[in-house]
Amino acid sequence: MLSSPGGNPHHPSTVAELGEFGLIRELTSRLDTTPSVHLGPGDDAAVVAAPDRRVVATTDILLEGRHFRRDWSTAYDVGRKAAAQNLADVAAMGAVPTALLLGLVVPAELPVNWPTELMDGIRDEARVAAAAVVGGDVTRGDVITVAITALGDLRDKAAVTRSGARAGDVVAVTGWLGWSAAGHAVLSRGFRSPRAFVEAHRRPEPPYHAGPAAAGLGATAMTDVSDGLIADLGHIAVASRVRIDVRSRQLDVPLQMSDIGQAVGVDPLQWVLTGGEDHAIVATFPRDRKLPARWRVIGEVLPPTGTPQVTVDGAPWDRAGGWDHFGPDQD
Ligand SMILES: Nc1ncnc2c1ncn2[C@@H]1O[C@H](COP(=O)(O)OP(=O)(O)OP(=O)(O)O)[C@@H](O)[C@H]1O
Ligand SMILES: Cc1ncc(C[n+]2csc(CCOP(=O)(O)O)c2C)c(N)n1
Ligand SMILES: [Mg+2]
Ligand SMILES: [Mg+2]
Ligand SMILES: [Mg+2]
Repeated sequence: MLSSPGGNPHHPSTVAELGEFGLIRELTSRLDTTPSVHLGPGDDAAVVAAPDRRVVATTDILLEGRHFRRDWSTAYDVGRKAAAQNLADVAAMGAVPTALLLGLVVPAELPVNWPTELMDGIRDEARVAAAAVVGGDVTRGDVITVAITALGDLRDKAAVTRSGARAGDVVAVTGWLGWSAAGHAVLSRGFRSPRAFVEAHRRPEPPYHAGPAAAGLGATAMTDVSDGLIADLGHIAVASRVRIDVRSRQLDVPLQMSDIGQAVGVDPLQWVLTGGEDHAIVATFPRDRKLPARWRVIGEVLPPTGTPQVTVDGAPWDRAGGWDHFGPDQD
């Protein structure tokens, strides 16, 4: 269909009135560039520097209703979050993010300011990590879908995988744990405060710099916490063929989080242990390593003893370890 078939072509208010190429123009006009970008949006593909001849590449999808709700989060928030979850995956490999690509599905009747504000959010979060949006695609569909691909540069360091943890290592974390889940619990019950938790749910703040820093400190394994600490440490434990024991007394449960837990009848430790979407970075390090203050040691790596491979205070965690899109609680 041609663009602007109805409505006012001079002040298009919906995506359909603006048309595909008008929307692309609106989106790309908001972007900035960085020294890593040799060629940005506008051609068949972008050209991004890859100084050490390896490219870190990752992709994650956000779907309306499943990952965000328009009555809980602004388009700008969704953009920040969509970029953050991908930038965090790059950082969790020990790499520095360089570029993002945005795959966007929107309904025709969506007001134009939704995708443009989304793009502002993606651009601003990319800026936090010194990366840039270099391209993407738009198409029409019933459910808003935001699919971002991120690229990163290892800067001559080895990638920190999920498979390098060794018995005797310590487990350490930096960033937030359980804040997004507490915010989600608040929003689900129809509240909008306490703000700090609701904001953490809307806009996670992954410690991007900590990923490459951990690689430099000799991290043996690393991941970001997207699904929940127990679930994500489970991936390290399985890939590394080890057991990981988390010591719950080393985990920070802020007073305000305990208050929310009390109000909604949830043990706040459950949010800290199994809440995803904060994108904290958790890594294993050789025991003798002196870690900067922002890393908190929360457990240790042990020889394998069968299942479960992640324990809390030496005991199995008999509830879900985190989010599973196809798990028993999902429909
Ligand atoms: N559809 C797919 N095709 C190919 N590889 C996939 C697909 N889905 C996941 N993977 C790969 O499986 C691995 C684990 O994926 P997963 O999405 O759980 O990790 P993540 O992105 O770190 O976590 P999250 O999605 O919770 O943020 C990644 O290496 C990912 O690239
Ligand atoms: C409306 C709404 N309902 C539920 C949630 C909670 N949630 C969705 S996906 C996910 C884990 C990470 O997903 P992925 O593995 O796809 O990155 C979590 C904790 C939300 N954010 N918004
Ligand atoms: Mg993923
Ligand atoms: Mg990840
Ligand atoms: Mg996941």
